[in-house]
Amino acid sequence: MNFFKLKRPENEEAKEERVKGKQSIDLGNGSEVIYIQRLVGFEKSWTFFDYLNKHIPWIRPTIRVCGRQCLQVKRPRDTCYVASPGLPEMGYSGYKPHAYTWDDFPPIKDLLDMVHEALPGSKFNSLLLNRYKGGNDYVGWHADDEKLYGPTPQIASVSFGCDREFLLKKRPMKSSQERRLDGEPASKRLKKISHVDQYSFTLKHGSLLVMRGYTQRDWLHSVPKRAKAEATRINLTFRQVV
Ligand SMILES: O=C(O)CCC(=O)C(=O)O
Ligand SMILES: [Fe+2]
Repeated sequence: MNFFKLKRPENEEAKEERVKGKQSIDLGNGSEVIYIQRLVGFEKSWTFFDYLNKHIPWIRPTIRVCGRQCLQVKRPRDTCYVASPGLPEMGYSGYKPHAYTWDDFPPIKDLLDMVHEALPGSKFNSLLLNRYKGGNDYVGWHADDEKLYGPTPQIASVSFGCDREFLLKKRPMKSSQERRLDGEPASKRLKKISHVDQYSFTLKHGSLLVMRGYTQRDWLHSVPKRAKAEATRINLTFRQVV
């Protein structure tokens, strides 16, 4: 492992090459996604992948899922949580992960610097890591709309390893919102309804996907099972607890 490689200053040409393929997608009504195909160069991305795969204390906890009855089920991927000191505890489905510190994994601090540089003004203070060991590992439809991230969270997601598909779909409208639209002229109503309501991205090795604005309020996202994805993918989602 050669981490001083990560510290080598980058020239302007290399930086331009790195942020090549920046796309910004306006989802409408104040929601936006940005996709940078190459935040981290190819070789450096493998160095990160190997480090994370080996050194992160991955766990696959069981969580409580309640339908007609409550069941203990294994999460369909490995995870780990990192947070700055003093943040409120994070929990989901009755599971509270241990919060590691940034100092536990120094290379992640380098990655955080790169993300901050790509997103001027951002100040992430927590991180959820996911490891998908093959195409059967997945994350189902959800939104990261926990109150602790505030009403318009920016979430920056870096991927390493196997390409996987990332889907976004518009949340079903609440009946109160529908009633509001009912009161509007037909032309305006049509414009809102005809807006594209599903997007698919292939998240590449070394890429950065950012969700911002009202994306967590109005949209759901998922990384579905894929029979053909045999290799491991590691994903890091940087967040700001406010
Ligand atoms: O793996 C991904 O790209 C998404 C992960 C995710 O949505 C999450 O951790 O909340
Ligand atoms: Fe998510």
